[in-house]
Amino acid sequence: MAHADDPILRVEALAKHFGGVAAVDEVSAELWPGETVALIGPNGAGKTTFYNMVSGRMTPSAGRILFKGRDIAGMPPHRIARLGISRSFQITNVFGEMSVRENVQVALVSHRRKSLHLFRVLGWDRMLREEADTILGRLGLAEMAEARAETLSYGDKRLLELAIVLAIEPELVLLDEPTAGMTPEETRKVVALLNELRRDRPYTFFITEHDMSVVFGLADRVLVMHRGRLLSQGTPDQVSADPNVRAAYLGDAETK
Ligand SMILES: Nc1ncnc2c1ncn2[C@@H]1O[C@H](COP(=O)(O)OP(=O)(O)OP(=O)(O)O)[C@@H](O)[C@H]1O
Repeated sequence: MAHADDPILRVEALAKHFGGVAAVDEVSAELWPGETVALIGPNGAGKTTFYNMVSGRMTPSAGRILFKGRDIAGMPPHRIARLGISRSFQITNVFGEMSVRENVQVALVSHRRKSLHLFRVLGWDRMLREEADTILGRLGLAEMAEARAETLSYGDKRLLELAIVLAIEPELVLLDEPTAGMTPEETRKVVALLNELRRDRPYTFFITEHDMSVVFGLADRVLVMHRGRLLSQGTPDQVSADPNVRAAYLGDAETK
């Protein structure tokens, strides 16, 4: 596929060693603006390690991670977040005591320092409230705006986490197993919502996911890792038809 833009993320020969184990072994890959890419692979393939390096939780042993051309390898998570990469779902950043709306407002205030001047001119409260309610409305949480966050169901709490991520307006959104622990109904809702969000705005999503229905429902492209290496990449149909991918998953299942 030809791309007019530069990649939003380019990983070059990325590696992470734990003692003698190469958890990630010279992986090179690219993410293009506006696409949703799923990172999959059997247990122990290196997905979490790969992801942790992109979000700054782990420092690579070697290689580069270029976000919009700038090497972010080894930067602390808060700096990476400030540059425009936001990670959701594994780190819970919901304040239980506060209302659903307040949680989104806090995210708006803390991550939109640039527009605070505008908020001040037009009236803080009203602007923040309206923005927060718009985001909550997009995620189907409008009716729960006044509820204390801790009273939400598990699925709704995760939607609130997504609302917080959207308030931050990241250019690249990392979603750790966005549907883990959800009922099939909640899973369908999240997949539909994420697809709706992408129709409104060209978000770039980089997701890890074990649920193949979610991968097929969301991903434009799939990266398959196995034993620290990039085994295959392509559309969901292409990778699921790849004999190497089938063998990797089968081999993994047989050794259990
Ligand atoms: N902190 C660590 N210290 C030592 N070894 C580690 C550490 N983190 C991961 N590993 C090893 O690196 C390899 C890749 O692990 P990783 O958690 O990245 O895989 P994964 O694809 O996310 O697996 P899963 O799907 O089971 O979560 C595994 O062999 C694991 O045991």
